[in-house]
Amino acid sequence: TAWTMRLWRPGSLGVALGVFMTIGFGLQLLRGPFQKRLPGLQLRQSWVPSLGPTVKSCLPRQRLVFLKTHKSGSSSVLNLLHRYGDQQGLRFALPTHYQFGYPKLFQASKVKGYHPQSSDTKKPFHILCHHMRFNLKEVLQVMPSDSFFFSIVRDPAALARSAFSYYKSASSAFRKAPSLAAFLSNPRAFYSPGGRGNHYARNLLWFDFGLPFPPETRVSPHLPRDPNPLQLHIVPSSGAGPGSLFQPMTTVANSHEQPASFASSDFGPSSFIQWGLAWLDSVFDLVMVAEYFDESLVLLADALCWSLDDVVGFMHNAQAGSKQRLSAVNQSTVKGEDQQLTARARAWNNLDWALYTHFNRSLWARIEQYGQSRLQRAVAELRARREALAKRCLMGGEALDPKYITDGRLRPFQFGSAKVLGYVLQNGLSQKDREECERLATPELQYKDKLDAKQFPPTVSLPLKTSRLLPPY
Ligand SMILES: Nc1ncnc2c1ncn2[C@@H]1O[C@H](COP(=O)(O)OS(=O)(=O)O)[C@@H](OP(=O)(O)O)[C@H]1O
Repeated sequence: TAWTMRLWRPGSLGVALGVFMTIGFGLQLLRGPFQKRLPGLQLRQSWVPSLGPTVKSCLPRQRLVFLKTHKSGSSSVLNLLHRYGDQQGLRFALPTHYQFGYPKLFQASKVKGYHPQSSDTKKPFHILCHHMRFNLKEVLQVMPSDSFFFSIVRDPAALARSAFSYYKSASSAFRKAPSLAAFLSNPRAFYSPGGRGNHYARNLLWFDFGLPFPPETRVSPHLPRDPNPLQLHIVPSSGAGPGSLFQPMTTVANSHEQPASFASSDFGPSSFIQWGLAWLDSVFDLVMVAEYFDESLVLLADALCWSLDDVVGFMHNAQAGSKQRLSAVNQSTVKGEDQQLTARARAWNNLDWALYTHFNRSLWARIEQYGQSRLQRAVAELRARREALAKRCLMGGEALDPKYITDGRLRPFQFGSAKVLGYVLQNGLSQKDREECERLATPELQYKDKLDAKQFPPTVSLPLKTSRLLPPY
């Protein structure tokens, strides 16, 4: 079963290693990041859905590793982690600036206040969640091995649209291309592996998960003659009739078991990809899917033994105009051009497509286990709470153009070719509401600074003269 795949058995390790090494990655494997998660134990805690809302038989998990992948909805997850940790007084493993030496692999030494600790119980941090390129061996220097590991993925086509706009100037490949359509129609004309910032331009999820890349083989960036085998059917969460929300992913050509266009023809043994995915399965407890964000949040709350309120939040880091693009991608009547771009983006980002379909499938398997109608009820409840919060907290009830955001604490960092939306708080809030609403609306960089200041309060040494003037209490 899928659950037995989660066991990291020495036998399967041997087979996987054999395949891996024959295609030239033995050295990378031995170099470090591909350790198993629980040295000695070998068995990752299997996930068992809780019994129901009335039975509280678990303790909230508070040791968390969130791999914050790029352009995948991860800032919205970060906000809820920031809020939870802030309110519970948990310690974050923070970067000195805003990322852990990205795009280099994560190093424990980049964590502020890190001191080598041999025992798990002495590790001083609860939450590690800022941008990094995942590197398990080093993560385990900072976080206990029984931490809850999770991440989020997004359809590579939506991710490519988002990344192209955001990293237009940061990636040399994107910078040269006049449009995403032009880029994807002939990526080789713009892209060179290893070019400046080009990890943003191809298989960004695979890169962020810290997986090695196969040797450069010929990968057709062109659309397969029939784009349908690459067409992922994501059932939109509304308007498609009762029950449709819960249909697991399938493909038009019913080829979901083997997306043959990337695996076997381009890389030789599909075991390379399968090995990477099996390894991720053995490390990550949950991988959320941006297209099913609310369903993922419900599963997250359940897995962490958190309340629904702990995972309710607003969408962060949306670029202006992306909503329209997103709904177009999900409609079955998308224009031919969009459909072609979607298929090309998925073909170009072939490793991410494999990653995405894999974790989309796992998510639906978990939803099945959790119970579809139970999940549907929880998702409806979550959305109702979010709406109520938006009404109470937000001017206009939704994300706004940054030109309206004059409060520097709430204005999101502006980067890329589109505006990054943010929030303005309602006037006249009570102090308690204001504090809660501010936490929900605070962008990731400002929240990180706030947590940093809390964890590392500036040491004030008052000059003697001034202190004499202070009152005696
Ligand atoms: N809840 C939810 N569901 C679906 N999609 C969401 C969600 N929250 C954020 N987003 C979209 O994710 C994009 C931003 O991703 P990140 O926050 O990971 O970006 S970043 O790497 O931290 O800059 C950004 O995509 P684009 O707007 O297409 O650029 C957001 O709109």
